[in-house]
Amino acid sequence: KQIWIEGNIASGKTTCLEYFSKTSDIEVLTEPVSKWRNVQGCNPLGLMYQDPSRWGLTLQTYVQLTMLDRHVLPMSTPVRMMERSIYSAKYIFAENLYKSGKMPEVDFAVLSEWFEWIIKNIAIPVDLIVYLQTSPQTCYERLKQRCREEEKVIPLEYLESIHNLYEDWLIHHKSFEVPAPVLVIPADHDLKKMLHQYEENREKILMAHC
Ligand SMILES: Nc1ncnc2c1ncn2[C@@H]1O[C@H](COP(=O)(O)OP(=O)(O)O)[C@@H](O)[C@H]1O
Ligand SMILES: Nc1ccn([C@H]2C[C@H](O)[C@@H](COP(=O)(O)O)O2)c(=O)n1
Repeated sequence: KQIWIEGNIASGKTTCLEYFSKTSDIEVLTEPVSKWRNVQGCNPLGLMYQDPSRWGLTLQTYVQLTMLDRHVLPMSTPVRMMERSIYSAKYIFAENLYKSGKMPEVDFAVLSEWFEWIIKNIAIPVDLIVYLQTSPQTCYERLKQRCREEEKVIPLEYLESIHNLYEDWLIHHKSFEVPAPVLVIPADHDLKKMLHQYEENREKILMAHC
């Protein structure tokens, strides 16, 4: 079973995965953010936030590669939980850069052709998408608390745009293909309540049907 954990920036995806990583026979793959912050001594994540028009394609090309690398890793356990996917990289983050006028049309066209080629030619299995549904305000507060250097420039409006794209994709089914059933978990709650909800949904998640 392959399960993707999707949600806005700082919605609690890593915290959720940490919780499930304590269960035996589950492999947890977090997003390769450390690579996005340091590829051969360069920091495409930081560059993208400083100048999205110049560096958006650079970051998103690298995100696409590193997510694909995760997707094609052979499974070592019966269940794999993975933070985000090559799909949300394209449908949410690249889309947001393009729609907000920060990614030039030619960059978006090249990235899109790569993406289409990948999903047509390489199997990317998924059984369930778990969507941690938060308000942008909650993410904004958690983002500030986490205090990642590159993200200090993120305004609330950015999180609102990402939120709207997620909602259109996974809740309203208004934008792009959804490649698996979606389990929505309200995620504005404190940690104790979140862990309780994860426990309540454990079977649904690990059996990967909802
Ligand atoms: N339910 C929660 N209530 C309050 N803070 C939380 C909660 N879940 C996570 N956090 C904190 O919010 C920040 C972002 O969480 P994280 O799991 O890293 O999010 P993501 O992986 O989605 O970006 C971290 O500092 C984390 O400790
Ligand atoms: N395709 C992507 C994926 C992620 N990001 C950014 C957003 C955050 O600043 C960071 C990590 O995300 P988190 O795990 O904290 O939700 O990477 C991006 O720009 N493009």
